[in-house]
Amino acid sequence: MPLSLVITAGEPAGIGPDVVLKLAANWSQAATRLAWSGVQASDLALAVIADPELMRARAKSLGLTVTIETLSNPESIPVMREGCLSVIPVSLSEPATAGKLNTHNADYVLKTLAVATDGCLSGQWDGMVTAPVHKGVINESGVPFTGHTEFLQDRTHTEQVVMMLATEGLRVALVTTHLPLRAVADAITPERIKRVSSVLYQGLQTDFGLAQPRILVCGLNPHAGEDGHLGREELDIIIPTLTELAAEGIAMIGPLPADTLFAAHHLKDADAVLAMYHDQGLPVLKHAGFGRAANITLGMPIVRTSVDHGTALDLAGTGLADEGSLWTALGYAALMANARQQNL
Ligand SMILES: NC(=O)C1=CN([C@@H]2O[C@H](COP(=O)(O)OP(=O)(O)OC[C@H]3O[C@@H](n4cnc5c(N)ncnc54)[C@H](O)[C@@H]3O)[C@@H](O)[C@H]2O)C=CC1
Ligand SMILES: NCC(=O)COP(=O)(O)O
Repeated sequence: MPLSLVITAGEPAGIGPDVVLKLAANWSQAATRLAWSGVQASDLALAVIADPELMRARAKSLGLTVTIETLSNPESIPVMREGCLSVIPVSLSEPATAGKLNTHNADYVLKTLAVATDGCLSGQWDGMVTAPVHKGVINESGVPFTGHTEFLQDRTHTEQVVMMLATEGLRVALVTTHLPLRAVADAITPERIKRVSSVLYQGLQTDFGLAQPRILVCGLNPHAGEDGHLGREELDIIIPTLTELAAEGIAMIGPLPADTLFAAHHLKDADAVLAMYHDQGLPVLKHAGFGRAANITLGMPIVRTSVDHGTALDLAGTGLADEGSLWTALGYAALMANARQQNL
């Protein structure tokens, strides 16, 4: 049985439709691009959840020859073929213009996510890959939205999910995700560190086959607090929590000063880094692998991966958007879905 994966095309004014179309147009590269995942390209059934007319119009403006086939039965997604894209249809509220956000299409974006999530939860599909959404325009439409990660946590009724980005040689997971910096310190609680660490540890075991993952933990403050002289979170919260976790069999290394933790000699034997907040960990990851990285949500009953980039409104419809990260996200989704099937 092929693995069946769905891609949500994301914000219709952004580069999501573009990178999905480029992936379909360049599917002849799939064997090479996906070899590292251990899944054969010929074993992948793939469909995009999007408005078929949007995909046709964007293919035309990009000059790509991709046949858009609307699926009448989304239960059975065909194996992917070059130049052909199966679409599970969701209608836009209003026609989309590349580069121009429209609050009226926010409900369309959310519907594509809901269809993908529910289809994976019901076992119809083996995993979902998300193209970027624009958080601002969804909020402006009147729907509070901080990101896919939080949306998926709610929709799958999961107590704790973990955002982890991965590229070749580096995985970075986050204790806090889309929070204003001012709120971060208050969110670094023993309970949150414990929940996130357990999900990360188990996710690396079950989805990535690492029996005893070696995880490096960043401090929150400069120099990991400098013995309490530059902040007390390390002494009062992080160290006691890591000690408790170690007693429960989740041994992690840290807290280490984040500025030197990412030096090569620390990273060479590490399976993952746990950063305390978004802009502590992700700039390093994106510096190392932007365009070849993926965003993975750990801890859910379903497989979900995503691209490492945003909506890049400046590039939508121009043909300049690179689809490299979508290949990586697809590879990770295939790898994880395959691992879960093997573990059944
Ligand atoms: N997975 C998701 O849904 C994500 C969504 N976003 C959202 O995207 C919106 C825009 O975010 P920004 O911070 O501007 O980040 P961005 O990733 O959209 O753009 C940053 C820079 O990278 C370039 N870029 C991005 N993707 C590219 C690609 N595939 N090929 C070539 N160049 C590329 C852009 O042109 C821009 O110069 C925000 O609303 C943000 O929340 C951001 C990251 C991930
Ligand atoms: N920086 C990661 C990002 O913004 C994507 O988050 P999410 O939408 O996958 O939760």
